Amino acid sequence: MTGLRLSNIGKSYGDTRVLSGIDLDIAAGEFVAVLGPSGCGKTTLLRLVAGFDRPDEGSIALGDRQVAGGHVMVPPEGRGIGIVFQNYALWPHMSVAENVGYALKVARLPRAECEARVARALDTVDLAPLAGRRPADLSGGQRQRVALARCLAAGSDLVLLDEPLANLDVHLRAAMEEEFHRFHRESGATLVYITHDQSEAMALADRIAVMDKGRLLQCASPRQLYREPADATVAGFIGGGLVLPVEGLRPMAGGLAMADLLGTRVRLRCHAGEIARPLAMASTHPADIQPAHPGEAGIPARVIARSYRGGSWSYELRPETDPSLRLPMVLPDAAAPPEPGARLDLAFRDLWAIPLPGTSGPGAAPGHSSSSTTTTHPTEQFQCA
Ligand SMILES: Nc1ncnc2c1ncn2[C@@H]1O[C@H](COP(=O)(O)OP(=O)(O)OP(=O)(O)O)[C@@H](O)[C@H]1O
Repeated sequence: MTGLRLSNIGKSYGDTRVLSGIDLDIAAGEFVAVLGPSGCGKTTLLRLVAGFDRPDEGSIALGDRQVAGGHVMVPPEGRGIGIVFQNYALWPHMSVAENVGYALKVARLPRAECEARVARALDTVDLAPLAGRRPADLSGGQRQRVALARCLAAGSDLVLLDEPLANLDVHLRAAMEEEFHRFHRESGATLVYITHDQSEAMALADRIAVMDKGRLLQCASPRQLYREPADATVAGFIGGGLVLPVEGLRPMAGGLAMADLLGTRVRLRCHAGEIARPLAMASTHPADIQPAHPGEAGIPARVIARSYRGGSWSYELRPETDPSLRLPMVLPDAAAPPEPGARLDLAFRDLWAIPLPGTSGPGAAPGHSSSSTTTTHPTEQFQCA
């Protein structure tokens, strides 16, 4: 199996800087999603890894073999990488089996070996009964599986997937997520999955590399991105996160800190190297905001609006100490939910002190930096399909 290492990758098109200082290590057999908004450089990164383009700076290694950087530039056909495109790129005049075996035939492998590899690949993606069909007679999901089988048959143990579900309808997308899990489990291949759909990345990947404006902001497990974002951009992007200013951050033992949030003393989680500072940013999520228990100190707020979401109520709240701010809250279904205009004391059940740039904990991209200090919802920047 082959891992992938990108070291300090930079790329410009003319005067446009598209990628800067990308460092990313993907272990053999890992499933990594590259996630970011349109235009952040995901496809450019994939093109550099595939060998369709060369980096201006840095190097790329597959396993222990350098394939790009300096004077080295191994062409795509010499990299042994499988690629699954959005549009499947299947030959319409060939059967499923012929499509899957085409590269093997061109490589002049003995016929018996070609047939055995094609049969094995079709078995893995559960398409053996459809081996004789033409692509036109397949569903979108089945075509996608033919494209996966083609990578398997070619023996690619690193497969790049470029928004492979973008052309499928919502129901099929959910079913295909399970197919990708199965493909990963059964092939053992290293998968790099490009997407701008956060829920897809969360559902599929071992780790997600979050990109923005040509930079890698953080590469970590879905849960770590959600619970311990490395900066305000990641915090606002993942899971509809909120980024709020806190004052007087003071780390204590056990990965915890104290600070003032909207005039109330609160407890936060923080990374091991956190330092005392007068101002900091904290991240939280709507599900972590709840009415305080009786007797518990809370942040006073008014209900501005509420809507029933089927099984839960969604609220918009205005803290009394900062009337310009709006806080979302989600509460379970209740017969007598708080009305607009009602006053509540709020408790934040989970808060994370966003680390200072360059000091974040494990999983942070080396050289990572951010100057974002937004206090509102930066989520709108990242519209999912
Ligand atoms: N050949 C090129 N010449 C000039 N600019 C380019 C070229 N290819 C890409 N770009 C620019 O580089 C930036 C990154 O593009 P890229 O296609 O890598 O982004 P992306 O994250 O894959 O976007 P999307 O999700 O919309 O496909 C964009 O601003 C794009 O306009």
